[in-house]
Amino acid sequence: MSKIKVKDLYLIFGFAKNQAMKMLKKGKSKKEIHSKTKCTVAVNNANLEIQEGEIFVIMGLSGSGKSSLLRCFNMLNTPTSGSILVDGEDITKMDRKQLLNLRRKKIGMVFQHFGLLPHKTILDNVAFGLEIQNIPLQERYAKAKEVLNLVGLNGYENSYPDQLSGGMQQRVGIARAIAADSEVLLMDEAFSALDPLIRTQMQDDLLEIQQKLKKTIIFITHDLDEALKLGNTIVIMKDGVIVQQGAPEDILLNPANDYVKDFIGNVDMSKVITASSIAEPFRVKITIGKEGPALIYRLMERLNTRLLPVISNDKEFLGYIRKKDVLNLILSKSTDLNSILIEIPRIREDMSVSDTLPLFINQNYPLTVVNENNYPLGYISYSDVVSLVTGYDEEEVKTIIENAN
Ligand SMILES: Nc1ncnc2c1ncn2[C@@H]1O[C@H](COP(=O)(O)OP(=O)(O)OP(=O)(O)O)[C@@H](O)[C@H]1O
Repeated sequence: MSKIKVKDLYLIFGFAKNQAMKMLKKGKSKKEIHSKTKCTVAVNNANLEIQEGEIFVIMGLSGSGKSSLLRCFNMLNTPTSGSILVDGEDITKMDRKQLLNLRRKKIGMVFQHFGLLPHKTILDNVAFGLEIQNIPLQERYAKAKEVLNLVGLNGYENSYPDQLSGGMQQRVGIARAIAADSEVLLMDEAFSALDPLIRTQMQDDLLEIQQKLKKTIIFITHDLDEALKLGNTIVIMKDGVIVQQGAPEDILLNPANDYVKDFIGNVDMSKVITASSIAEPFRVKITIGKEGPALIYRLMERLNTRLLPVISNDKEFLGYIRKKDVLNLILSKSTDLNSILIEIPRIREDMSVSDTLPLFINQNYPLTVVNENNYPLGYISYSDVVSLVTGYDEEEVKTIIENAN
């Protein structure tokens, strides 16, 4: 279910917004518009749908408009035109009071530099969002303690922010947003100020908290590894424009342009891409009893495949047959396809990979991709994997493999 829907959203900074908008609609660039009108186009025609309970990551180079867009989601920036529906309600049309309510209750923000109140204790910092909602003291302390527990900070209730490390302070920032029961969390480079080890830990913690709470999180980061680890959806921005949006794997496998390619240039594909995403679906499943070995062999030749799944008459999956076994059958003048059927347990051990697992490149060709019920989804070839990981094309990979043998 979609939590937030952004339609035709523009955000222009500066006075001559109308003139800037006209130029934009005529296709003028951000640079041209700036030099003529002194206006900055920060968000240029954004259309997005953010699903309830997902982590939605926004990436892009510095100045590409990430923060500007994020700050539209709680109306800290007022869009120049377009709409933002949160649970179906257009927040760009809300009055001051409604907006205050929105920020207090529905949409919380976690800042890069924590934004804690230095003179308040950790407990009071976390309870602050509840204090401004006029929740009675006991109730807000009880809630704050519960959330501090959740982020692993029990025992620090009476400390002050400067007594805590950066990672701990950011936990307080997250706890504060969670305590207010915000359904949506906006996180602007929330982990960027932390050193790498703490940062990784915080990412793990956020995923763990998210498993329990299922908030809708919009997360800005410069860091691709962070985006891939956290994001259910990733959007990539350039000059205010969303150049690509999709699941991490979509973006890695089909980058929309060179800008996106540059972003993903250094990723270790084998760590990120799951087997099912590159599996080629079986085009044909054969039914045992219907075709003889010669026919099947010709079919495998035509399909250029070394493995075929076999199903029974009532469509139950039985196992696989290999091309070389079919050939042996023909040579021995037998037609007993059952004798060469490789059943699921062997496939599972020798030749299959779970659809959710990242790839391993040291597997035998071809690798069958199975779902949790061992049902074959498709197959991947060793050369496909190597080609993906190394960036060489298929022919080059074949040569490399042949030379290596
Ligand atoms: N309040 C403002 N007034 C005028 N221009 C602004 C304002 N805020 C941002 N901009 C401009 O809008 C554009 C987008 O900036 P924004 O901060 O959203 O980018 P960003 O992708 O978040 O960058 P960073 O990663 O450096 O935070 C930039 O050209 C920036 O200079």
